[in-house]
Amino acid sequence: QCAAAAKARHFRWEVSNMFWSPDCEEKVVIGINGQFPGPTIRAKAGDTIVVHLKNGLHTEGVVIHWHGIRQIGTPWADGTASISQCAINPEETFTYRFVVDKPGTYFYHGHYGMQRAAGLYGSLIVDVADGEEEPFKYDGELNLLLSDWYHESIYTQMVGLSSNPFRWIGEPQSLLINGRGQFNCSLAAAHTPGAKQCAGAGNRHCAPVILPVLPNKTYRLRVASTTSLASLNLAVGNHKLTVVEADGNYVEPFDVDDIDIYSGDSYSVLLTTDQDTSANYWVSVGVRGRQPKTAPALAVLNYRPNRASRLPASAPPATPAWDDFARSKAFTYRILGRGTPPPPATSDRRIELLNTQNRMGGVVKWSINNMSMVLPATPYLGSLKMGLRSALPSAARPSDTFGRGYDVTRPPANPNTTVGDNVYVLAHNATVDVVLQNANALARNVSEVHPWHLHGHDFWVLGYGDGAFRGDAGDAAALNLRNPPLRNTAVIFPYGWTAIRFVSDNPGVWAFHCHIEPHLHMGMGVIFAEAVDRVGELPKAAVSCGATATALMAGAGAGGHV
Ligand SMILES: O=C1O[C@H]([C@@H](O)CO)C(O)=C1O
Repeated sequence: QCAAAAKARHFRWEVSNMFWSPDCEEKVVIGINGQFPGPTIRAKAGDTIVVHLKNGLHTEGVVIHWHGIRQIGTPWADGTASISQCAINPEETFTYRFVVDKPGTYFYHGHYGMQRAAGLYGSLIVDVADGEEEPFKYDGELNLLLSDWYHESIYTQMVGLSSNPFRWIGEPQSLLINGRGQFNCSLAAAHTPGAKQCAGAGNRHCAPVILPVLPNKTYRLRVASTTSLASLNLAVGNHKLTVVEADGNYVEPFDVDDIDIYSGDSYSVLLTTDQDTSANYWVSVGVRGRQPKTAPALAVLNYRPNRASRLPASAPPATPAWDDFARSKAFTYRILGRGTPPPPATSDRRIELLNTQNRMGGVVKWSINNMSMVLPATPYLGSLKMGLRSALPSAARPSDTFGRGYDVTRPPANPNTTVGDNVYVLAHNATVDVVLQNANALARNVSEVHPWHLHGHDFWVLGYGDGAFRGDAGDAAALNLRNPPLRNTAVIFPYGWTAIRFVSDNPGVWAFHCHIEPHLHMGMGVIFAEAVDRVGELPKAAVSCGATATALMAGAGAGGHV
């Protein structure tokens, strides 16, 4: 009966550059159908989403990744340029067709160059199938898609990242809630020394986000972060939050005053409007994990029938200290699975990935086991499926481990790196553990937060620890196999490690990378090539570039694994 109710939802989208003022300063953003952020997709679990995506950018390619959707059986629809498909050329249309199999809070975003940071993103919300129920109750819903915003174009940013001397992009100029922020003024100037009050009303792009609620109801806040760089913290003045969902999976509910949210994460939190009904309240989103040089983003929780323009009298909730990592860890460690299947008790393979900041020809890179990822002209899914080995950037397979003696507390002794394809070949239906090991960056006493996102899978987060992972004798024995959360993004804390487990049951070629946009651009990722011989016939449009195009013209089929 549920299967019968599932339906196909069709969308016609055109991506284009447009003038926009996300934080009141006019810049160019990448929008969809004239909107920024792009349109929200709303569907029911089991539905098929069909997006006919036309590239209306004048001179560059585009793709869209459906973040958190596993693409079971449709790896060519994952929307990763150079990995799962050829970028869509200007004026061309590519059709994404995939099933949203699991209810939850998701989003979509560009995955070509740094187009996500240029504003190519939107929400994707999947409701439970007809006849199913969520394991918690609520009266209404509010959706918050969080991002950060830079005044320099992504082209300037990318040139800086690949220049010698290196020019870092710095911290964002503003934080955006549903694509809206305020630069150089504050909605809460009375509580912000030196700030001038923003003109609040009107229909400007940067008008404040108003979240209308009725007293004494429970709301589900869906919160997702697609920031380029910033780790965030969200709080609602006077209100407690109950965390119930993370990355499209239910979690054991717990109450907090605020939540941390890293790029690539999504959460649902329940909020009950049980406060003084004569007031409105601030929703405040501030920076964590890096020096906060960006003012918090504010929105107004508007208790109806109060006027939306009545700004809360009190100060916005303060963001916790950016470097209070003990507090960040305490929040993250509380997230545990609820009703999700437990992981297999043992694993078949452990891949230990050390991330270091390195140098190559004077340019700063991020490397994994001393290899910095580069993306080839021919997307991996096509070249691996069609057996075109010469199209791979490197013949060398990366290592499953790094030297146990590596000192994670110091800058790398030898910071030189090489570029490689970082392709890990995974057997079908293997249980794979990955230990992400953080370390010191190039500068002394610096180790940064990195949220890692896996395509094609959810994974269990088995544990976190400080310092170097101690392997079978120590840390491996103490992992949580009982109720770990299922997620698609997991943070590694400075100088720490994070262990995840997944089953390679989804043939395809999947990116696994730091979700910080400039870090990915600097090579911070790997590729999992999973049982590629079991992938079905590739749509021609996904492989009509590079060596796969040449092979197709010579008469090869897109389905044959050589
Ligand atoms: O990748 C990065 O480079 C800079 C800094 O480490 C070097 O300038 C920074 O803050 C990053 O996150």
